[in-house]
Amino acid sequence: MIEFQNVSKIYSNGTRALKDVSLKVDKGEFVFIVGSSGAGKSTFLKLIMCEERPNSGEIIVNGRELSTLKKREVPFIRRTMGIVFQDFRLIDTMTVFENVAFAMHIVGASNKEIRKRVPYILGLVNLQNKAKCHPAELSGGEQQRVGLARALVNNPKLIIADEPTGNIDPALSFEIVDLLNEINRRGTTILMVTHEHTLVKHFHKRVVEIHDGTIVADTASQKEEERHED
Ligand SMILES: Nc1ncnc2c1ncn2[C@@H]1O[C@H](COP(=O)(O)OP(=O)(O)OP(=O)(O)O)[C@@H](O)[C@H]1O
Repeated sequence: MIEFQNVSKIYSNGTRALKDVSLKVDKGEFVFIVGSSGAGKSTFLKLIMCEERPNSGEIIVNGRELSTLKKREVPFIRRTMGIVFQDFRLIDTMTVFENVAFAMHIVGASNKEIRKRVPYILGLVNLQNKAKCHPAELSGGEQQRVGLARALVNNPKLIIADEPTGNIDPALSFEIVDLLNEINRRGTTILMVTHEHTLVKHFHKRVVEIHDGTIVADTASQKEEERHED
């Protein structure tokens, strides 16, 4: 699903954000990306989303080598991804329904499809009763569930979440990751950056730790080594 082969990213000011990173994420995995501030976690996600380009190395997403993508192809590959932001990024003037519907409008869905799909997705994140509310009338956890609904509505193969629980109550963080877990069980690959160790401990997923631009730990390769030792 995602493969990094010796990827390095140096920003124009000379900051080496990723150094020779190689990593493979299979379809259907749920991966927590952890590491201290400035480690390179967001850069890693931005490269997958084609928001940034690597200086060297190859990145393959859904079988496509990203460096071979033409500019006009980028929106199409992005549509295979659902993106969840730390700060929700909902449109304040739109209702919950309209926020989610908007993501479908952008990809050219018909009104009929929208009327059918949005209530279904709002039900999935347990917000069917809030469809007519505006974001300001919702709690942080509810707003993030709208963010999740919006990321899900076009049926992405991959969800990319950069600290999705960073702006909500720790108790509600579990609720959001529970939902991501449920989405993952239905087959969607999840990459989630987090600083919350309690979440990482609780959910027993693959954990990739980035430090100073390199991967310093990956529970998947630890498991692999353990298998070889057995
Ligand atoms: N657009 C940019 N231009 C220059 N340097 C950047 C840019 N974006 C990030 N960096 C630098 O690249 C390094 C990695 O940043 P990145 O945002 O990937 O880290 P992070 O692990 O996501 O950090 P945080 O947990 O604080 O969000 C940092 O030193 C950062 O200052």
